[in-house]
Order: sequence, then structure tokens, then C-alpha cells
Amino acid sequence: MSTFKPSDAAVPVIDLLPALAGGDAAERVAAQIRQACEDIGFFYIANHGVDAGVIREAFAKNREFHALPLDRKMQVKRNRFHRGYTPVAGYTLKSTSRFAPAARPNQLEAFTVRHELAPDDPDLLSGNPLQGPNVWPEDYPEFKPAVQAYERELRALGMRLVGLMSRAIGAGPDYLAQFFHKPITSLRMIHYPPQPAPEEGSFGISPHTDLGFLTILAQDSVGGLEIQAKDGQWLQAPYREGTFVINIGDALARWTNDRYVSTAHRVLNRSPDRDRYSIAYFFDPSPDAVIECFEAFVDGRDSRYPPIRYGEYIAARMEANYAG
Ligand SMILES: O=C(O)CCC(=O)C(=O)O
Ligand SMILES: [Fe+2]
Repeated sequence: MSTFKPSDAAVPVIDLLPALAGGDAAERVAAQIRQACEDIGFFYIANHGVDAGVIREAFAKNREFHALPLDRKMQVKRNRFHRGYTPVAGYTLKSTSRFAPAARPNQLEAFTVRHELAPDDPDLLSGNPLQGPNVWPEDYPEFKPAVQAYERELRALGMRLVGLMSRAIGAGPDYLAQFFHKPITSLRMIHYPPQPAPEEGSFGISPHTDLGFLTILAQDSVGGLEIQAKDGQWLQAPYREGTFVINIGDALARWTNDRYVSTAHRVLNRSPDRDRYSIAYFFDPSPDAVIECFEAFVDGRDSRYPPIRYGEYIAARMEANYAG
């Protein structure tokens, strides 16, 4: 049963339930996704099929993990493969496609888990900085299974969205799957302490665009996510029960020759006393996927971007964003 009415808000709510039937019903859902990707680059999904208990449990673990003493969290501090714990103010965004380096470090702490590869996987041995082992808190054994259960569900949802995105670009349901047989993923369990009186230029996360294909975000009811409309205005993307927020990243914008927009966003937890928790899942193509503007989006115009392998693209973008 769909519990969501069509929304006339700037960020639409798209009900995925009809897509399960496939065929024309799925095409109609894909058309809504296409519209949202062209207009604002953000949408909510409802009836997404992810078990509510798994989401609740992941949020409980997010809260518990960040409540551990700092020295315990620092035992799993981020390794050179961008996995593990980053403390509050642990990094400042350096460069994104659109913004000058941020004035102040992000007022968030996060624990990151990425896709795992078999020890003999050639991609693991390739030296790509995103391929490597995860780290887990050893003295907090309940954490790992809850995070992994959430990740499994989100990975399945990511693949469903790849099918719908494939229809949205007019290529039929299966076309994009070939680029996702070994998706590069990143799951970030984020905690934003309250900033009721932020210093000028201080954010939970500074304005940025995401780098990859799709981001699937679960947020709590504290709020504070803002997105930048095409006219430059910042709009709230409030919590909506039972939904995820989806946004497209720079790689999908590039793939569509910038027809789909990779929209800037930021977070500021203005609450006087409530901590904000969110879980962001970045679902991106395989390292060997060649990102070359889709025919249909070149459409007689010049393609703005040369083809690039996703693994190389993302490593270079990560380097530029987080260097220093
Ligand atoms: O926590 C949020 O609401 C957004 C996080 C985000 O934009 C990111 O991690 O890229
Ligand atoms: Fe983001």
C-alpha cells in the first residue's frame, strides 16, 4: 500500500512500489526519476523495500558507536583505504567541482565501511587507494553484523535503482547492470553534534556535490540537510518517515553530459540540544566501468567529457577532495 501522495514540493517523493510490477508501471516510475534528476537531482523514495528493523538497528549502532570514548574510536581510525573512523573536525573539504575550499572543518564524526574484495582479487592488488580492508571495533562485536546487514539491504536497493536508472536514461531495464558487477561502495555512519550558534562558515558538512553515481541517505528527524536549487537558493530536505533521500553524484551527471544535475548540498544541525545521525551509502560503478556520455544525451551536441574508467576517476577526485 502506498502511503505517499504525489508531492508538489521541490524534492519529489517517488513511490517505488509500482515498479515491482515491471513493464509500463516501472517505466512510469522511471519517468518520475528522470524528471527529478533533470530538475533538482534529488528525490525521496518511498516503499523502497528495505526492512525497517534493519534500518532501526543500524541507527541504534550508529548512536552507540559514536557514544564510545574517543580513544576507543581512535583505535579504528581511518586507514589509508578511506575506511574507519574520522573524528569531529577531522577533515576540511578541499576542492569540489563548484566550491572554493571550505573555510572550516566539517563538524561531524563518521565511521566508514566500504565494499570488500577477496584477498586475491586483481582489483585489490591493483594499488587503487579505494581497494583495501575495512576496520572494525574489536571490543564492540555487535556493531559489525548490524552494519553488514544494513549494507546488504542497501546494496540490493542500489541494484534496483540501477535498473530504474537504466530505464530512466531510456536504455531498458538491464543496460546499466554491466557497469555494476563490482560496485565501489561507501557506507558512512555519521554523527552531527548540535551547532545552535555556528561560527560563520561552519557546517556539519560544508557545501559539496557527491562524486559518484547515486547516494542513498537515511536521516533522522532532527533535520538540517539543505540542497541548492538551480536558482542558488538553499532548500530544506526534511526528514520524511519511511523514505530514503536519493541524490545523483558528479559521475552520473558526467555520464548524462550534465543533463542530470549533481546538486550541491550541506548539513547544519541547528538544534539546541539534539544530536543528528545519518547513514549515507554511496553506490558507484565497478572500477573498470568506462564512463562515456550516453549516446542519447550527446544528441548531436558535443560530449563535454572524454571517456574515463570509474576507478581512476574516483581515485583522482578523492585525492583532490581530501588531500592535505
Ligand atoms: O548526512 C547527510 O544528511 C548528508 C551527508 C552527505 O552529504 C555526504 O556524506 O556526502
Ligand atoms: Fe553529500
